[in-house]
Amino acid sequence: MTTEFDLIARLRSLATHPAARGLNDDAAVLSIGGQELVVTHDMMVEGMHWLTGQDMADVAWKLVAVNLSDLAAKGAQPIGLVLGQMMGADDDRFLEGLAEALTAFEVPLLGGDTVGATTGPRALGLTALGKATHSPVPSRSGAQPGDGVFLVGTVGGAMMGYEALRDGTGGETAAYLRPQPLLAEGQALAPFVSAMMDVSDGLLLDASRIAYASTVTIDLDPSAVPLGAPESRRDDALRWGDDYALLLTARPGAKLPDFAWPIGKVLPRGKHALLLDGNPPADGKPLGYQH
Ligand SMILES: Nc1ncnc2c1ncn2[C@@H]1O[C@H](COP(=O)(O)OP(=O)(O)O)[C@@H](O)[C@H]1O
Ligand SMILES: Cc1ncc(C[n+]2csc(CCOP(=O)(O)OP(=O)(O)O)c2C)c(N)n1
Ligand SMILES: [Mg+2]
Repeated sequence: MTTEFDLIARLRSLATHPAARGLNDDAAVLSIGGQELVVTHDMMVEGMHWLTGQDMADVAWKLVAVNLSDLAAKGAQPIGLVLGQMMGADDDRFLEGLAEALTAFEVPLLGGDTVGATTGPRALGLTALGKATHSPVPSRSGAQPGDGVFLVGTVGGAMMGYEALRDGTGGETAAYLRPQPLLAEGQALAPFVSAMMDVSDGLLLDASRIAYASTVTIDLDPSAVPLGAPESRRDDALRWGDDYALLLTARPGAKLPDFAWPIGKVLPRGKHALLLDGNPPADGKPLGYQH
């Protein structure tokens, strides 16, 4: 079967419009009437993105939050959502969670499409539209040797929440069930960054994506990464994903807000796109989550 990586590589030859940013970014950026429209779409599938039996109010919240996180990473202000919904037994709870998210993030639902569920897992899609607050809109491709690498937020919290839910331990689940898109932080950072993305698929994999898109090497200090998990789970927390922190690079001396935490440096592109304390990551262990 084709992997996500291979399929996106093949889609790239079809997505040649400059707004598609070579399918190397969190969102498309369309210039319209002197303004920039930021467009993203993320899907969630039962069993893959949420556990069967979970409260659908949390699923609706997360569907909104993960899409707004892509807007946050581009410093964009949300202007509307378009929902692709597959109906199911607990649509009332889905609507309640959706209403909560629309209120919390002050974003209007503009439309969508509804289909009847057949057998098999449910899938949900959401398109988020945003307005850039800073031009140029931060990309994944602007990191330069000499830049610092920074994280806003923590990693590992969603992994801990997922495990608590799966194992019924009663542990903290909010980071997994109700992630918070860092919209205000992304907008505050946009003028100062050389590259920015959200870390949905795991910090190490997403850092390597900035490295590839920018043709640089990123050298991370794993011990400096702020965790939402116990220290004993640090290595897993760097790879699991679903955390929706912001990963960014900035020129030396850039006046970053103090919530941006230094976790590494950008080097000229060497043999490896990603280094951990100067060494290539161990072979055979995935850097992050890939479909
Ligand atoms: N089925 C698809 N059709 C067109 N573009 C896609 C498809 N799947 C992914 N992409 C694009 O590939 C790039 C990487 O996607 P992805 O890794 O899902 O980004 P993100 O983690 O920000 O959601 C993005 O530019 C996205 O728009
Ligand atoms: C039930 C369940 N199993 C496993 C995971 C782990 N997981 C699934 S998708 C994902 C990464 C993010 O999903 P993706 O569809 O790649 O989002 P995108 O990068 O497109 O924003 C992770 C960590 C999960 N969140 N829930
Ligand atoms: Mg995506």
